[in-house]
Amino acid sequence: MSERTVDVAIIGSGTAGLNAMAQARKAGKSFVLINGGEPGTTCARVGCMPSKAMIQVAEDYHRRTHLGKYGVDGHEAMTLDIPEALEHVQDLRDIFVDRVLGSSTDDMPGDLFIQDYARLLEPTLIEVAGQRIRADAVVIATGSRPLIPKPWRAFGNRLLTTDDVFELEDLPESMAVIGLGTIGLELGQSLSRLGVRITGFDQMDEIAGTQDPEVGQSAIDIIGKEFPIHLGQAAEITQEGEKLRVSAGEHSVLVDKVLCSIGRVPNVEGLGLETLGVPLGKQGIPAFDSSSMQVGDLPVFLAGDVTGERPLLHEAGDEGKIAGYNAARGESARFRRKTPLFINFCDPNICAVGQRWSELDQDRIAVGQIKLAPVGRALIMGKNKGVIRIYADKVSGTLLGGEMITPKGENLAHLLCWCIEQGLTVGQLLRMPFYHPVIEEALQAALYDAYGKIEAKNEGGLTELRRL
Ligand SMILES: Cc1cc2nc3c(=O)[nH]c(=O)nc-3n(C[C@H](O)[C@H](O)[C@H](O)COP(=O)(O)OP(=O)(O)OC[C@H]3O[C@@H](n4cnc5c(N)ncnc54)[C@H](O)[C@@H]3O)c2cc1C
Ligand SMILES: NC(=O)c1ccc[n+]([C@@H]2O[C@H](COP(=O)([O-])OP(=O)(O)OC[C@H]3O[C@@H](n4cnc5c(N)ncnc54)[C@H](O)[C@@H]3O)[C@@H](O)[C@H]2O)c1
Repeated sequence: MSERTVDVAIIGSGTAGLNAMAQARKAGKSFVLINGGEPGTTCARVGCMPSKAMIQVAEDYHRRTHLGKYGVDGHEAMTLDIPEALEHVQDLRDIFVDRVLGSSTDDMPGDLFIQDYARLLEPTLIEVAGQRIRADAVVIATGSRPLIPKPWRAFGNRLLTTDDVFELEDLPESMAVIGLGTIGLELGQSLSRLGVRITGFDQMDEIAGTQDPEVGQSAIDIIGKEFPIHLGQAAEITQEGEKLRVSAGEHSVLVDKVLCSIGRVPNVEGLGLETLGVPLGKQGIPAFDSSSMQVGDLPVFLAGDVTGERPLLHEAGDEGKIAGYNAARGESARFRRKTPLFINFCDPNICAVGQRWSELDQDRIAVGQIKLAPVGRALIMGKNKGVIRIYADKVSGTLLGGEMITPKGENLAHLLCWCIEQGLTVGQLLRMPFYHPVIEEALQAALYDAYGKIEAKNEGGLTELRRL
């Protein structure tokens, strides 16, 4: 078997792997990029982009239910051509995949971009496509895939995951969504708005991974009005003729198909991580430093969803950069990770920023809250539902985090996150301009609420204005 040497070998051409490759290129190092499975990234093919495209179609169609409130005629007669809607989602998906491929691997020669599954024989010796590659450093960025319990595989194409839902040419009449985390909620709500009779199940008492009790309850109340959700018990599936019965405790529903959205598992089978000679954790992942992405003191780096730690696109990008930087330079440089930011694009958006509720010392924080009901702009939009909760240090007023279910949460969460990154206090934020009438006024109201509970006060007489 032929063997060649490179400076850096990158396994996985998803977002993390492509970012790592860019670092190797920038450092002028020789490299090889290896990808098993479909190229084009999880994000563009079966993740962020097709799901957001589906959400957009579903939201636009759902908007018709508001139109009667101000006299738009004919909205009740509006119908949706489902195959056309799904084709539109697929067309957008194809555009995003083509863009990724066009700007990354399309023109790469076969010796630089190898399309096959790689296996480690030693920490820096890889076997792939009938050849061996010796690398000075290796980046493992093999991503993750939907978790499907083994017995559920027997249900064949009646059990869907995000790997197949964007391939559908038509939608079934009824579906159960098992797992109301990020995927279950984003897609469950969209499918419901597209006309599928959805029933949701989650074994937890919360949905969308909320931790703040006020936000969690609000999310259950709001989403539970759109489709039935059953919480607190693991769901089970049995076959009944052509249909599937999904049961959890006393709740049971007969459906055409099931969307299985109970989490994702790292792609490590057959990768040979045992050859690293370090202990492997419960999902087969070795311990690594999340600031350098290095595994022990080996020239081996992890990046992206395969770590199981921050399974989000922007984090995969950052991790790919860190891993690629270190792999290309033979360094173990540690980089500060960014303030956590999480956005579930369901409607209203559910977001979490900075420190989570369970991480906070409840005796040392002030919580500012605003319910969306009276917020002017939200009322005008017909979307005045939800609650924003922000957390700050009770003494200094330094912003620590927040959780929210709110319209335009994707924007508000970014603002809050950027302020936390800057180390700003509630008082400093109240000295920022707030336009009227905007949804940011809801954030302002939550800040005022927190400010009243914080010891540190702005100097100069007026809370909002700095004295000259
Ligand atoms: C439905 C859905 C919606 C999402 N929405 C969002 C969102 O809105 N915002 C957000 O931030 N994140 C979102 N995510 C998460 C985001 O898509 C991921 O965090 C990100 O794509 C992970 O990138 P990655 O590079 O780690 O993995 P991937 O893009 O999966 O790349 C890994 C690659 O490695 C390959 N591979 C696996 N094993 C091997 C092997 N042995 N040898 C060689 N190659 C191998 C795989 O085939 C794959 O091509 C979503 C995910 C899903 C599933
Ligand atoms: N907007 C976004 O950023 C976005 C969107 C989609 C996916 N993602 C990423 O994809 C990852 C995977 O998403 P996901 O929704 O599959 O996982 P998740 O971890 O967010 O949610 C899985 C849910 O399934 C539940 N569950 C597990 N087993 C169950 C059972 N037998 N019965 C009932 N409920 C069960 C869990 O309690 C949990 O709430 C997420 O971690 C996220 O990072 C991100």
